[in-house]
Amino acid sequence: MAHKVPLDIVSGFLGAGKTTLLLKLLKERTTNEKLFILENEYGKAGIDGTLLSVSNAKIEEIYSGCICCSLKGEFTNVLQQAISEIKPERILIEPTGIGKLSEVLQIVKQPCFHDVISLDHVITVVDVHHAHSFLVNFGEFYKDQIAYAQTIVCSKTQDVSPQEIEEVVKMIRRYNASARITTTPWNQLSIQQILAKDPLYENQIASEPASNIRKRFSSGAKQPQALNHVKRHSGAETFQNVSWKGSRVFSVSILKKMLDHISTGQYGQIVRAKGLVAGEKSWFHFEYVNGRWEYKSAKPHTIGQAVFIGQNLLSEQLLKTLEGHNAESG
Ligand SMILES: Nc1nc2c(ncn2[C@@H]2O[C@H](COP(=O)(O)OP(=O)(O)OP(=O)(O)O)[C@@H](O)[C@H]2O)c(=O)[nH]1
Repeated sequence: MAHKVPLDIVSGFLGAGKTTLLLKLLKERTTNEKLFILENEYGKAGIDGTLLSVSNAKIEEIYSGCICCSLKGEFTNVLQQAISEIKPERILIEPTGIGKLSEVLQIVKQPCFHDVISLDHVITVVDVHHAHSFLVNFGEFYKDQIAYAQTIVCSKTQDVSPQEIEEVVKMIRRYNASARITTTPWNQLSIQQILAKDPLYENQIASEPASNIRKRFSSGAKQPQALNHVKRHSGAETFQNVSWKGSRVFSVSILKKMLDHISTGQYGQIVRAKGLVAGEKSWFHFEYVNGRWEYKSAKPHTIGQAVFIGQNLLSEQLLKTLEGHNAESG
């Protein structure tokens, strides 16, 4: 029988640290396996693919929707095509932050992939800064991503107290009793340590047939009470996105002002934003997650792009600011 291609899924809510984990994986990998990376962006801008492109892997991006719902067919086609044409030795999938891990698992467990793919790592990254707020506000997606993971990697644990981390671990355990959980800051661990499989944690997601994954939802037999209330609508019904492309040059103060205004809700409830924009001296890469933001210089790109995801977005106002057409945007 032909060799099956191992496939890893790196899931996690908006801004959890999926791309950062993938970058660590690419930087520290010790094999020369030919990789195929499938990036799924909910907005129209392929920012993560641009960031990952430093590596020598083939990267494909599917944007403007979620591979677990509206883009299910496209996801299946891209995967099939990559397997037959690129012949990768490993596949890495980063679903959007608002994707349901259970749905992604269902797709890769379709009969057409039985003889060609073997599920290797099913990872969910959990950002300890926002775990409780995301659980309360976006529980439907959040609990699903936790419940179906084999390995849960907590991110951003550097500046959080051990008590707070313990609370997050307790919360994770309510929805997933058997995943291996890592809470050590990533810079103290190698990617091999983060992804090591531990026989102590017997989460069977990889070998479980797709039909069981649906059953888990409908019967609720193996899952905690809260998961029985999962509704079947997609992230696209809950979240909106605004994407921007342009050549505007941002000064540091304008960029900071915009990020501050996002934090105070001036453009609606933005949960996640990221962008690569031209600056006066160098380009900027900015990241915003639920009130916390940072920016750093980036290498020049042909065009600036940014994406904003959230609820009740004031798109027109936001786009005007990005273009510099608002009095307050300089
Ligand atoms: N301090 C710290 N920051 C982190 C860590 N992991 C990720 N970040 C930061 O969190 C922000 C979001 O990280 P990403 O890796 O882009 O998150 P993502 O899950 O890919 O986000 P989406 O694009 O929404 O899917 C970036 O500013 C990262 O630098 C971590 O372990 N520690």
